[in-house]
Amino acid sequence: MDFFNYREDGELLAEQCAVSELVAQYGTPLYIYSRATIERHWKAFDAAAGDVPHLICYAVKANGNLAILNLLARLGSGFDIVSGGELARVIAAGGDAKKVVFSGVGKTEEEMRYALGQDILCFNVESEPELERLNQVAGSMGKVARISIRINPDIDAGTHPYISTGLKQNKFGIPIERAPEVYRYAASLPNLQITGVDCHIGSQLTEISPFLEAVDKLLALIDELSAAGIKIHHLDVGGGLGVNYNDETPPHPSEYALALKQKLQDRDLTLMFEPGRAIMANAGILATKVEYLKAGEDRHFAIVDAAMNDLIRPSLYSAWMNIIPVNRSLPRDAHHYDVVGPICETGDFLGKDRELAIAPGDYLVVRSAGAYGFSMASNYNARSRAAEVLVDGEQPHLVREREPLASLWQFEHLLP
Ligand SMILES: Cc1ncc(COP(=O)(O)O)c(C=O)c1O
Ligand SMILES: N[C@@H](CCCC[NH3+])C(=O)O
Repeated sequence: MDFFNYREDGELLAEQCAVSELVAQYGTPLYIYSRATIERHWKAFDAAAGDVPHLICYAVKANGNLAILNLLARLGSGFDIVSGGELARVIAAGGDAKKVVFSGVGKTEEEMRYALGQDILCFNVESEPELERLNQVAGSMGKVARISIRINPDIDAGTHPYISTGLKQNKFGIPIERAPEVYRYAASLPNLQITGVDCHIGSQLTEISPFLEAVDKLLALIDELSAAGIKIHHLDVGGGLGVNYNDETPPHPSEYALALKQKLQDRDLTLMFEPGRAIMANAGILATKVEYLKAGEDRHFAIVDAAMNDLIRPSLYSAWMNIIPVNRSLPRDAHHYDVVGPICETGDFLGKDRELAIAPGDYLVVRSAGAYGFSMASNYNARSRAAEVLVDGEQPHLVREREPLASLWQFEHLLP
C-alpha cells in the first residue's frame, strides 16, 4: 500500500492532499510526510515482534522532526539517539527518556551527565575508554549507568561502504573476539550495570542473512557471558533494514522478526530494534520546482530549486532516488535530464539521466526522501532549509517552517 499515488487527473497525492496544492501553499523545496505511512511502518515492526518482549527504538537521526517523534512516542516507541541534541529533541517531542538507548562512538562527559540525569534506558558503549568515562561520570552523580556493549561482529552487510558499520575496519563497536574480556572489565566497574548486548552492522540491508549471521555470533557471546556469570537481559539488533528506492526487494519486518524469533526461541531476552530508514524513507517526499531547462553539450539539465543541501544522499553515496512529476498528465515532450540544483558544485545533483516530460515551472518530487533527507540538510550556499509538512488524510500540518534568511546569521557577530 502506498500513500503517495496519482489521482485519475494525473495529480500526485500525499494521502488525500494534492501535492500541487501543498507546494502552492507552502512553497518549494518542501518535504512532505505521510502520517499514515509512518504509523503503518512502526506498527509493522511492533506486530512483527509480536508477543516476544520487545522495544522499538526509532533511530532519531533518520528524521528528528518533533512532530514525527511525537507521533512515534504516542505509539509507544522508544528512541535510539547518538547525541545530547537528539535526546533533547526526544524530550521536547514528549518522548519517554526511559525508553532511550544512546549509541555513538564519541559521547562527551556532558552528554553522559545529561542522559544519566534523564535516566535513559541504556548506553550502547563502543569502547573501553568510554566504559571508564561512563563509570566515572555515573559515580560522580551517585548513579549507576545501564549498559550494553556494541559488538562489531566483522560481517559484511553488503551495503555502501559509507553506511557499512560492522566490519573490523569500521570505527564502530568492540571486536567480537575481545567482547568477553571487555564485558568482564565492565562487570568490575562499580557504577555500571550490564543489561544487554548490542550491534548495528550497517544501513540499507536488503538481505536478512547478514543480520542472522550477526545474531548467531551475539547469541554465542551471550552464552559465554552467562557461563561467566554475566546475565544479559536484552539483545539489541540495531537498525539497518533496507527499503525500496528503485528495484530493491528488502525483507518485510515480519520476515526479519520471524527469523530472529526462531533464533531466540526459549531465551529470556528482550528484543530491541533501532529502525530509522525502514520507518521514514518511504513516508516522505521532497517536492521541488523546475526553474530552468538547459541543453548542455551532450545532455539536458533540469535545474530545480532543491539541491544537495536539502538532500545529500545522491551526492554523498551516489544514491539513486526516484524522481517523478507532480502532474503526470501535462502535455510535454519527454527528454533525458540530469536533475541538478543551483549549488556551485558539480556534485550537486538529485538524479542523472532521468526521462521526464517537464517544462519550466512544473514541479517534481523525489521519492523515498523521508529518511536522511531533512536530517542531513545544511545551509550551504546560504540556502535556508526547506519547510516540512506532515499530512494526515486531507489535512496538511506545517511541522517546520521554512527558515527565514536572517536566522542563518542569527548567531554571528561583527567585529567591533
Ligand atoms: C547505531 C545505529 N542504530 C540505528 C541506525 C539506523 O539505521 P537505519 O536507518 O538503517 O535503520 C543507525 C544508522 O545506520 C545506527 O548507526
Ligand atoms: N545517512 C545514511 C545512512 C547512515 C546511517 C547512519 N548510521 C543514508 O542516507 O543512507
